[in-house]
Amino acid sequence: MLSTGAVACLDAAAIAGGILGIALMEAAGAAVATRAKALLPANGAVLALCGPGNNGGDGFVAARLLAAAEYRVALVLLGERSALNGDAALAAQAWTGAILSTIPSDLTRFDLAIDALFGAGLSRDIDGDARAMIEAVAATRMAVLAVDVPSGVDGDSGSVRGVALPAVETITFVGLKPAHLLEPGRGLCGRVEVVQIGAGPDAIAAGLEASLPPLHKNGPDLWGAAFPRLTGASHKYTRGHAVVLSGPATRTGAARLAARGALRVGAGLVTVASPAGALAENAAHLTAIMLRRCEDPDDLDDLLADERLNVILLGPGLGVGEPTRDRIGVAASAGRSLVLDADALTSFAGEAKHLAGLLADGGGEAVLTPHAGEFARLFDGTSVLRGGSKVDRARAAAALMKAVVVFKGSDTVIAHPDGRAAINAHGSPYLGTAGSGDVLGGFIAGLLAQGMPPFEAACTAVWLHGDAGLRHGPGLIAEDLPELMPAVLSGLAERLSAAPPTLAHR
Ligand SMILES: NC(=O)C1=CN([C@@H]2O[C@H](COP(=O)(O)OP(=O)(O)OC[C@H]3O[C@@H](n4cnc5c(N)ncnc54)[C@H](OP(=O)(O)O)[C@@H]3O)[C@@H](O)[C@H]2O)[C@H](O)CC1
Ligand SMILES: [K+]
Repeated sequence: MLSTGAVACLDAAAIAGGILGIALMEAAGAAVATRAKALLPANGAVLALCGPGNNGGDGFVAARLLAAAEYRVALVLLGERSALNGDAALAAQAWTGAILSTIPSDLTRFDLAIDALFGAGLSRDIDGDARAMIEAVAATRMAVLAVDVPSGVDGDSGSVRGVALPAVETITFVGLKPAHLLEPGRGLCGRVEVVQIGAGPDAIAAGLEASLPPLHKNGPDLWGAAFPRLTGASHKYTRGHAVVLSGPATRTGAARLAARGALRVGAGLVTVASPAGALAENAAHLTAIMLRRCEDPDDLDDLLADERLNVILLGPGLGVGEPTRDRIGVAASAGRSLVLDADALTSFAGEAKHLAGLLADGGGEAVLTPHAGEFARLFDGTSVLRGGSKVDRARAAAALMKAVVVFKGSDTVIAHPDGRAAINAHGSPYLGTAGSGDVLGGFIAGLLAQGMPPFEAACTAVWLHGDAGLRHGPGLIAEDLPELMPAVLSGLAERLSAAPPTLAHR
């Protein structure tokens, strides 16, 4: 994915490579006109809103092409024509129709608005004339086609700068920007289409270079190469052994959901480690999953004497406080891969650095899976909460913890301490249900158990979880998620065999 700052680098590299800036703008405007035609009735009426920069230039090109194709086009320019520069001035020169300085009073006659007010260059909150224009169009039933990003949406963070114009569709160029996947931007974009505008591979490489550290859209292209594959020599011990710590009696369901998730995603063995008082309750519900008594940190230490137990998941239903902290201390010092969720994170509220110290001392790899509330509690008092986009905060959290952080939500961000990150858009609102996060933790543990590196395991688990949500739809409860894995994993296997993945894909 590209940052907005990288767009200028990409353009400069394309121009240095012999492609004229106006050629890129013509291609961008042509793509917008093509989509507009698909949204318009024959002879339909279009309102083109053009801003003072190159986003506006794209709007001039689209308006010209639509007028030439016999659509009725009214064009409004924000600011003075004489203030246009460079390619935008050239695009305006080629437009021979009228240029309005305010939007027409009767907006009901338009079928579509082309929103070319601001794109990658939005640099401050929108007010004054621009705000009035956006509010007037938003108040109508007119469909809006956004150029690059809906005006008012910050391309890097997805946040709204004052006001934004919701679109039914957004056409963007060369690559996705973070705002196409991060909320609230994603919800304002409508359907997003990425079009190529003739920037060559060197220019695209320059754009990606300027966007470092890499930010990916989560999907099999990112982690398919690391996805565990069974061979004839595979057996249950080669597929790893995950341990899930159970809460006390009457609070054991979360651990079993996670354990079931770990087993269904392919871990060879899964053990629920349960307090004595909850053994009967757990035993009544477990069959393929093993059960061990684990009353206190010493019992956990004994359990972990078996080196084959390679992943430990702590948090779901475990309770907030000292006993959970002690167990995390033992688990961390055992040097195994850890997944910390829910109560494990809240037990270190405001003490993220202390938890980071425990993880560092143990030397194992860890994945932390906070939702927004847990994130705010855990990182209270640290610089991690000091603004920036969701991606910035997830990266800062991962760097502080020296662990992979899965910052959950409808736009889950997965971040590695080295800065690489992914945004997940493969999911469903039906996943917002009790116990869903516990299953996700189990999926991560199950993939770690099979030897996937933590960043890839976390990205994969988030995608599989999302895929299950998409497949099931209404009526989904957390118990359904592990049971959907056979279909989800078969679908993934088909995709992976159809298109051999590469980790280098961005
Ligand atoms: N390779 C590509 O992807 C290409 C993209 N193209 C299009 O170009 C825009 C980016 O163009 P740019 O000129 O950099 O920026 P914008 O047009 O988005 O906006 C800059 C102008 O807007 C003014 N501005 C910024 N914020 C506000 C605000 N809140 N209120 C009022 N005015 C604002 C800004 O004024 P300054 O005073 O800050 O200078 C600029 O005048 C990209 O999005 C694509 O659509 C190319 O056409 C092809 C290649
Ligand atoms: K726009």
